[in-house]
Amino acid sequence: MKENQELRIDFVEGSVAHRLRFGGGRGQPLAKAMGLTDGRTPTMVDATAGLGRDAFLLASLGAQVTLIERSEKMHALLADGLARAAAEGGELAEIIGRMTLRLGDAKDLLPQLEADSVLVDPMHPERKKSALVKLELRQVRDIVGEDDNALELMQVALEHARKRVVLKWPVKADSIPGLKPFSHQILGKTTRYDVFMNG
Ligand SMILES: C[S@@+](CC[C@H](N)C(=O)[O-])C[C@H]1O[C@@H](n2cnc3c(N)ncnc32)[C@H](O)[C@@H]1O
Repeated sequence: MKENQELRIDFVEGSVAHRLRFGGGRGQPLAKAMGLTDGRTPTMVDATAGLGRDAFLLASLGAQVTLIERSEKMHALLADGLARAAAEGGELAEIIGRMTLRLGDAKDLLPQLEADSVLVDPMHPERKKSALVKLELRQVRDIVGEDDNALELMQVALEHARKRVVLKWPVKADSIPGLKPFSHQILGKTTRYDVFMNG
């Protein structure tokens, strides 16, 4: 993708589609963190939809996922990407059929939604080697800016998730100050999933 090219969300080709074909099933870290097992398919909210990649992965594994995005521009890009993918028909349309996109602040919408598992993936603290940050992530940052609400959003999620909240966060970053300790953690190479069990 060229530097000046507009950000476009594509579930039909590229890395997301590749992950659909060759991904690691319910054993991969995000799926495990969200509570997907061979016998169990929790309902989910992705409170920070962004490019929709995590939500798409979870829906491709059979979960019903409500995606919440507060940036109007990101929401419009997502709606466009979802519509194009749905038009392909077949398996892709089935996956998109399990995804429901909502525009708004998750802090306001979560109390109206019932879900077993809630995913929170805020914009992460800027890494020092910013030249290495992928172009796509920089483009998202240009659109949505920094997230200033991670603690508050986590607290609303913790109040309303039926079973668990998962915070996706860089392996090396400090925890969010003021947040209660997680129940367990699933570590990837660069990303970690802090899992907070409710009840
Ligand atoms: C790091 S991106 C998420 C990437 C996403 N997990 C993916 O797989 O593409 C964070 C997104 O969350 C959105 N966001 C942050 N706080 C939010 C909130 N309180 N409610 C809804 N969306 C929020 C931002 O606008 C941004 O698009």
